[in-house]
Amino acid sequence: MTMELTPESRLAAHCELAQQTRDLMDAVALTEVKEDELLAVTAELAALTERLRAASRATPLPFDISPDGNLRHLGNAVIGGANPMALPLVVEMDGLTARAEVTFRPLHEGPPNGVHGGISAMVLDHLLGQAAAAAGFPGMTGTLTLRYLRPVPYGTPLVATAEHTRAEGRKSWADGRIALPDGTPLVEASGVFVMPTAWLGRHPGT
Ligand SMILES: CCCCCCCC/C=C\CCCCCCCC(=O)SCCNC(=O)CCNC(=O)[C@H](O)C(C)(C)COP(=O)(O)OP(=O)(O)OC[C@H]1O[C@@H](n2cnc3c(N)ncnc32)[C@H](O)[C@@H]1OP(=O)(O)O
Repeated sequence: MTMELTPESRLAAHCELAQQTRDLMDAVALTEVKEDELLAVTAELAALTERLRAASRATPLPFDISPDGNLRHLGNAVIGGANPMALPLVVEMDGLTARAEVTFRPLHEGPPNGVHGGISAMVLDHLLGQAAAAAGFPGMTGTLTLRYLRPVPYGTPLVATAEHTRAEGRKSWADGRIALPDGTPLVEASGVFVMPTAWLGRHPGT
């Protein structure tokens, strides 16, 4: 795991840029402006893209320790505040349950008016993995099994939860779900996480 010391003010500015980019992506997905305006905005964006490429890294921001002492991963595709692809999901531990409130956006559309199944899977993959890690059994996803019970709406606050269920050697298991606030499950997931041999001895408890 690579650790870097980057000033917090720069990281905050990077996160603001990512949030502005999310707003841009939402606007792109929904815009109805005329063709000449589409072309004009595209040209401006191309210029902005070049400005950002003037100094760039080979990989997104790595794991580091935030000022409050927690492990964070600002470059992560699900939780990373500096990654415009990320929702970003804010995961909290409630005892041994990983919990995140999530409101998907039209940008996440798969079926008409519904969230893409792969997006739900991505969120659950992360949450199950974080539950396993919080229980002391971090690993790479080996197998992820999903059951899509009901269409997942966007624009509606939902709750995603996961808990570690058992471990055996380098393998650990976790279950999770995305549900309506009243508990009605929409998607359920089970996962097997395998700690790669390269991680052995590099994480507390291994
Ligand atoms: C430096 C330390 C840093 C630690 C930081 C931790 C902080 C945590 C904080 C926050 C949590 C974040 C949470 C993130 C969540 C998202 C995670 C992802 O999206 S991960 C990306 C998608 N997954 C992959 O890309 C895997 C690719 N596959 C592999 O790398 C390997 O195949 C791997 C590691 C899964 C297994 O490789 P092998 O060589 O270690 O496996 P073998 O030795 O053959 O098997 C070991 C045991 O595991 C079972 N196993 C192997 N593969 C399996 C599979 N695919 N499914 C189920 N079981 C499997 C085998 O049957 C075996 O079991 P038997 O010991 O015999 O009982």
